[in-house]
Amino acid sequence: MAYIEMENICKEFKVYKRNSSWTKTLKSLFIREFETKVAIQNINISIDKGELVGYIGPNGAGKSTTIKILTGILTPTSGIVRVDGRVPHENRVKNAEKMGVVFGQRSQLYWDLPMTETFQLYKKMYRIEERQFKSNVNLYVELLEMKEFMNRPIRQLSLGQKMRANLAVALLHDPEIIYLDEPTIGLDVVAKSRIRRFVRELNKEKGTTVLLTTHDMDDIEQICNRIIMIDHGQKIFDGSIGELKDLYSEGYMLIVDFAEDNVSLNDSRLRVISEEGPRKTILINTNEITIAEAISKITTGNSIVDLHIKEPNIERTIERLYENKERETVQA
Ligand SMILES: Nc1ncnc2c1ncn2[C@@H]1O[C@H](COP(=O)(O)OP(=O)(O)OP(=O)(O)O)[C@@H](O)[C@H]1O
Repeated sequence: MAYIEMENICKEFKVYKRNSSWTKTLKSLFIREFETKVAIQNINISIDKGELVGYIGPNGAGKSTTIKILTGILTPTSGIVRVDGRVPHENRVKNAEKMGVVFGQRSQLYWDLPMTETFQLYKKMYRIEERQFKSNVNLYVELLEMKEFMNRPIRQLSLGQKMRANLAVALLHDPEIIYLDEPTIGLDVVAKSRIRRFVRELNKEKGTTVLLTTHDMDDIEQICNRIIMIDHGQKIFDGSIGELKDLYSEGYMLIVDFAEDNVSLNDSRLRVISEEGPRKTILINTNEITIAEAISKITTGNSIVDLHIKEPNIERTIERLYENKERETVQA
């Protein structure tokens, strides 16, 4: 049985109808009119224990709604949801014992307490045994390089240090799953990469299942093995990053520095998308021509000074997927 199972999950919200004219607004003070807002519809997701899954989509796509259903905060309007065999909204306490949550924009830490005391507080809250507590504090202080700021109150910590502290606290009780919402938002390059490395290490060491929502595609590429994508409340892709690139990328880019200007390639499969003196950027679709054949065509009869291959860019690939879906919806 999968660790997370969502079958045909829908969530609708009832919202007050806003009126354009003041007479209608006045009337609505006495008679309230509602309309239904569909946040997610017919979502089917199955995630095994230990998977590293990126859950992505544009603003308002339904990501937070899905996470709130999985954490038991929201009850779905229809459909079946189970996390580790339990219905989250019917077993909120048990569900909470098994999960950790980290929101990049919100903190679970107490402003005036240093981490030494914060850990003690969470130890009591989760009733963590002394041995497990000591071993986890030692592990996270080391992996997240927290030693230097353990005794300083939270309010004196940098954004990156606070994020590391939030992660350690969320993981103190050894949750089976961690929900990460924008865990690297606002962090510098070094801090981002430290967090990403840590999440992978955690998954490897403890087998923790990770469900990550983010708008940072580097988070996805460096942490996740699988991407689930939603748009307008519906699932539009579920697979590996490789599969996504194969299906939706424009192709590989070959950046070639020829020895001379005005080289002509005479092959429609080699699409020159930009030229700067003797440098040409050539787009190839690997369904039409292999990289090896493309290089052989380019180098035959031409002197080459340098050649780089650029892999399909994930952000552009995702943009194309959304564009395709938008077109399909308009045509339907
Ligand atoms: N409590 C609520 N009441 C009414 N509508 C809601 C409520 N919560 C979410 N929605 C609507 O449901 C849709 C999905 O929202 P959700 O917050 O799940 O999106 P999201 O993918 O997490 O977006 P973002 O990336 O901006 O955080 C949006 O149109 C939102 O306005």
